[in-house]
Amino acid sequence: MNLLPRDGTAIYFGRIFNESTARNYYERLSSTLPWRHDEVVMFGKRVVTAREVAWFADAGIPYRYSGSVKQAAAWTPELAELKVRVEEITGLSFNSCLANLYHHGGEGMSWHSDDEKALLKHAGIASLSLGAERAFSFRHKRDGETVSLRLENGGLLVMKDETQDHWKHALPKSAKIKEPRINLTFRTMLV
Ligand SMILES: O=C(O)CCC(=O)C(=O)O
Ligand SMILES: [Fe+2]
Repeated sequence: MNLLPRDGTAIYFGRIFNESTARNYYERLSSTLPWRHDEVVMFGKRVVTAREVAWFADAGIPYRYSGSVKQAAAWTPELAELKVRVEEITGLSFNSCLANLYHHGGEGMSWHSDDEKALLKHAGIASLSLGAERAFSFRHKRDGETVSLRLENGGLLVMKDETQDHWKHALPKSAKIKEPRINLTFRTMLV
């Protein structure tokens, strides 16, 4: 069922893992991925984000993002396993993944579209959540209409078609949330 009323497709598959499996993946990813603080350019200034990230891609794909080329790491066993599971469930295929680690609810992601030139236009992006349950919102670029949902521990969301053209999305901050969360966004980069 499409969560968006028009101009795109967002499907929430609900939880694809039970509590203990999701927790186990969270633990393994948090201790094995090469996490580091991201650097973004905002108003011409370099800003180091509180959230930590790690990039993965098939061999030979350079990941350009926020004006710089980032070195992608090779898939770890857990990530490769999760990629296959997500591909089976969604019927999509991916060649890269951005992993985000939010240490608590004080960290989030502001309004943006995943419309980088290096991404295959209108391909699906699959977002798997592990750890703390968080709110997630879409906002229409023209009229500001908002659609919100909860991303559960083990929850899988897919955004596809013209979603990135017409909608922004955000992970709002929430001071009440003390637990960490890992989000994996599987993507298709142009090769
Ligand atoms: O953490 C999330 O659920 C959102 C991540 C996101 O939008 C992104 O990495 O582009
Ligand atoms: Fe995004």
